[in-house]
Amino acid sequence: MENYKTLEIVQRSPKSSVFHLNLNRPSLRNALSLDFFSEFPKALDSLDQNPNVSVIILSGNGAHFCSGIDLKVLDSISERSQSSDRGRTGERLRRHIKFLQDAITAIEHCRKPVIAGIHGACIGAGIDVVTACDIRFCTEDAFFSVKEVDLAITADVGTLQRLPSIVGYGNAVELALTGRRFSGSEAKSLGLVSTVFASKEAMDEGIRLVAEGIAAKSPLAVTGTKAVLLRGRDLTVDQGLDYVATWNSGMLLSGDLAEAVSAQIQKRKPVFAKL
Ligand SMILES: CC/C=C\C=C\CC(=O)SCCNC(=O)CCNC(=O)[C@H](O)C(C)(C)COP(=O)(O)OP(=O)(O)OC[C@H]1O[C@@H](n2cnc3c(N)ncnc32)[C@H](O)[C@@H]1OP(=O)(O)O
Repeated sequence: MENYKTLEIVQRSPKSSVFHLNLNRPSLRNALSLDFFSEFPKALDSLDQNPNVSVIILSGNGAHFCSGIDLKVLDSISERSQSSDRGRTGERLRRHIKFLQDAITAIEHCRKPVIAGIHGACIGAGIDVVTACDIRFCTEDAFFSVKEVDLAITADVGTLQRLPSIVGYGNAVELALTGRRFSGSEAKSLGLVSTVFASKEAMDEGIRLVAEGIAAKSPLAVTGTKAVLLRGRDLTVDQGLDYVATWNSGMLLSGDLAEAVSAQIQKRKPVFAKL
């Protein structure tokens, strides 16, 4: 397993195919540095390529999930794109923004489900990260803010594109224009998180049960479900149905279907090959 400056990868237990990917700059409240934006897609890709990994749990080490982008990144943004020509400066800045976006979109490109476990702060770029995750849980002490507007930024690495389909357009507009802080229980009522747990320990155990449950299912069906849902988000119903028909015309030929049916009839747990 590679070493990262901003992340930590931990296997849940020696026999488990559930892996933890932890934001690991606790002294800076897991602020997302440029190193993070380089390392995060690499870490996700290594987990995606590893056949022993079925499900990834994304959490933050220390007191908070994530305090957003490292303010030093924002400080350096204009000077790192400088060129004597304004057009070239703009083009460099555009490429830099795309680099930041790609790091977050890597969560959607990962074939395996990524579950976010949020405690404490989840601010700014932290929301960009969690809205790209497949499932979100939080603790009672969690709080959220689409903070960019307060730093004179139009959020540009995913929140404005993903949040509306999660919480509804009207709620997303209100949260993004006000930047106001909202609690874990409000996040639950908005549909941003599935469950609010009383403590970090309770959340860890709750996520473990969900993750191990998904890990026991056909990896082909799980990756197909993630891919078809994500693709379908941007398609009409007709186009989405067409996409899943094509997808399943390949995947239904897998032995996983026969194994799942026999296991159900024989009242035993199915056994599936790794992805
Ligand atoms: C192209 C642009 C792409 C993306 C843009 C994204 C925009 C955003 O992400 S906007 C959001 C920016 N973040 C913030 O405004 C949050 C700032 N932090 C806080 O509000 C608080 O730190 C907290 C998260 C609520 C935690 O509070 P607390 O537990 O009391 O810790 P602190 O004492 O405040 O912080 C400890 C230590 O961490 C440093 N720090 C915290 N957040 C950041 C950050 N985002 N960037 C850099 N450093 C951060 C803080 O300064 C402290 O440092 P010391 O050296 O110990 O003083």
